[in-house]
Amino acid sequence: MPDNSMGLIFPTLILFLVVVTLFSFLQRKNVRGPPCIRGWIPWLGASFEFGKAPLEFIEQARIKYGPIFTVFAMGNRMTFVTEEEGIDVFFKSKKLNFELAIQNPICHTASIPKNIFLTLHEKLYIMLKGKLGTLNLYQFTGQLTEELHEQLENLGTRGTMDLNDLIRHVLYPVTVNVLFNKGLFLTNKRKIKEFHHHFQVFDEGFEYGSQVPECLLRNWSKSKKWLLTLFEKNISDIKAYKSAKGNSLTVMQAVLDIVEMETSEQSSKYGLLTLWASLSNAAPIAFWTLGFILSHPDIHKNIMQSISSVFGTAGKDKIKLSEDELKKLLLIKWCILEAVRLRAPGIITRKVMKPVKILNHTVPAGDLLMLSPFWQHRNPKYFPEPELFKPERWKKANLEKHAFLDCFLAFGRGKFQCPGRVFCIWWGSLSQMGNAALNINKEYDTCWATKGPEPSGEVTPPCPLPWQRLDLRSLTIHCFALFKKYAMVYAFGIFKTRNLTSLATV
Ligand code: HEM
Repeated sequence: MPDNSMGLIFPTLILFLVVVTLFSFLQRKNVRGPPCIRGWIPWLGASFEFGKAPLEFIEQARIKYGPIFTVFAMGNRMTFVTEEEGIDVFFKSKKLNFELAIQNPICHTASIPKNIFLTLHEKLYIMLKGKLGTLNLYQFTGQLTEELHEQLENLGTRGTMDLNDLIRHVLYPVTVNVLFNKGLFLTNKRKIKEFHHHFQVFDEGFEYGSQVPECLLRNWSKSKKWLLTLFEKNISDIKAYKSAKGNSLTVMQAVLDIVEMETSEQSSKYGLLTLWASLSNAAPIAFWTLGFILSHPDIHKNIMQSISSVFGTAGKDKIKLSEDELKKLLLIKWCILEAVRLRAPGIITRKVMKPVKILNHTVPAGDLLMLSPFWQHRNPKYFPEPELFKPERWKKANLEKHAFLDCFLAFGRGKFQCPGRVFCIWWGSLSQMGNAALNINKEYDTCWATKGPEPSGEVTPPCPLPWQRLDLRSLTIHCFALFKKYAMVYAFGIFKTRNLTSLATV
């Protein structure tokens, strides 16, 4: 008997080992991670190649490695998903986390401690979503219109000589006066110039600031401190401000209410973050909307016609437009959305908390999962002739119900979708004012433009504009005068203050 049992042990052991090996082999096959681009330098990995032109890098990697691949750079694993299945997982999986993905960049750029950020984030998000949502935005309309008018008056008739500057000079103060409080934006010319300078440096260096230690970014750090000091000096005024609407808090007052329940030391930092979130995307989009419309004379003409059809016979005083009239201006909204599609954020991200299966690969916990709205918007299956500016493709979207087109991801999706998206589309209407103004210049095919802001992700797309500077000064002045006249009307499509029949024929 003992001999027999000894005889069985060996084959059982061998069988056991074979099964274990087979099982682990199959398991390993199952947990096969995506192909990884590591570069050859330890820790730095593919940083240099990736950092040079991230969006071009992503596209080349997709062609070479397939729909899902990992890039190892600066000690981080970033796994990119480029197909439908990945998109679904990206926005829906409970194994992914938005807050943990952005906590480091936020903590670096605004110096907010991680624990505070995590405690406050969801509360702040819910508040912002409500404050900037469709229902509330109608309350802003009057104020936005007045602010806009005032800023245009302040600029005088000389304009800014530069389209990008013009948009900044109008958008920045209007945003600050509406979301924070009236009068917070500086009035002294020198200070305004300083504000523009520091915000621009802060915004342009944001991506570096989110990763590189601040001590290595001298100018960026200086601008950040300047902006933080501006907020520090004004926090008590922001809190004391009473809006014309009586009880309603401004967006910034509501932010402070939540932040100061936890701590009063972080107020100015949250001020800076709110400012950055509201301006950093909206201004370039306003610019590009105008740019695209200008380079498509037929679209430009249609817009002008639809505007005349709505405002053509109206009188001089403020007139509330009917729903039906507003619908006739749908083309403007389509143009804004089409510009957002073509100039969408380069990358959005989530942290992988538990291994997650996408296509035939398992993405390990700890990876950053990345998705590129910029490239998704160039998928011909969803957007035929994707590189073309075709506002009419938005006809299919149910915009009344605030539904975008399939695969339109510029504002993210799901739980933490951009809370400023409706606000942004309204802001985009601003660019339409400039467009209307330019209508007056019959020779605009040889008209002005300056180099526009590039989309995030450092790819330089083919520029849609005829970048010529012919008689820049007189054109800008001319455009500006009209821009001013149209401001009230185009801004939010609700009131009008002038007789547009006469404007249309200027
Ligand atoms: C064209 C203009 C804009 C674009 C393309 C844009 C895009 C985005 C994207 C992609 C996100 C991240 C969503 C995600 O990862 O799923 C985001 C977040 C955010 N956006 Fe926007 N945005 C725009 C305008 C605005 C405006 C005007 C505001 C404020 C008035 C704003 C406020 C925010 C805030 C506060 C967040 C962070 C949300 C959170 O922490 O959960 N955005 N935006």
